[in-house]
Amino acid sequence: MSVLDEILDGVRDDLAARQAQTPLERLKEMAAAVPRPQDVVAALRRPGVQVIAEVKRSSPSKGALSAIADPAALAKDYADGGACLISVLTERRRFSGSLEDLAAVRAAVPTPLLRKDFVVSSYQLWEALVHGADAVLLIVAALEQDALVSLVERAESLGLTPLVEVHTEQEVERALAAGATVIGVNARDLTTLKVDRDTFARVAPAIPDDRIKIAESGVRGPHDLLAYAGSGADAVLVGESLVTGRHPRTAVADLVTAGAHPALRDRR
Ligand SMILES: O=P(O)(O)OC[C@@H](O)[C@@H](O)c1c[nH]c2ccccc12
Repeated sequence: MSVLDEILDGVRDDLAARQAQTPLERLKEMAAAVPRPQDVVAALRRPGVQVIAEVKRSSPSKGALSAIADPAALAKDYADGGACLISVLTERRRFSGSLEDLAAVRAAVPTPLLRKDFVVSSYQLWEALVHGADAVLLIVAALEQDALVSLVERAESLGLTPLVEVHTEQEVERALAAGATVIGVNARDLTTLKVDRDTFARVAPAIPDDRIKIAESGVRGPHDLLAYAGSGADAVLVGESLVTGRHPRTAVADLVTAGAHPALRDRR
């Protein structure tokens, strides 16, 4: 069984437990009380290369990265540094995240938020909404095509922006067939956990220019952002280097400055 399959098994067990606690009808009532999600596509289309900063305590490849006792404080640093979107991992078993983290970050910053998890059911879209997300990750490798198509549609109908994650050109085809506008290319292969920073340059040419292209994983600093930008990235998604570094606000600000270089503006 691949790492991804193991993660998905745990995700389904945890999901079943939450569904037993909170029926979908109750979740829908709660969703009626939250404001409509923000326009994440507009935020990502701003000139220059945008920075998506991630709240990530641990990962299956590296184990514990950072305790992050106060995710809201970290998110404030990210927002002050100029992140255009903040990603909050909500998967519990391998990433030590939670929906409570998402809600705490929502209460702390006005920045649009991404629920980063392994979404396999529309129930999780309602949860994302209730806990303040504006966007949700949908991983092509984790979903059958009909499930992907229906989750993209359901997310959009709820006002959530789906960020559809791919790792190969074949997966780009599936993302496009599902109508994805925002496509993330993950440098990390979720079946082996290996990072290959050339993945974006290899896969991105298959993504039409009217889509938003996000380079995910492996960004250590401005030089990696610039390399991804050179291959056509509209945004980068950064976790590990921010949570393990000593100054997350300045680390984000340095990335934002690199992404705002005049040569990278108005490229679309
Ligand atoms: O920590 P990194 O190498 O900067 O990567 C961030 C992000 O891309 C990574 O956390 C990620 C990308 N896709 C995922 C899917 C599930 C969980 C995590 C991820």
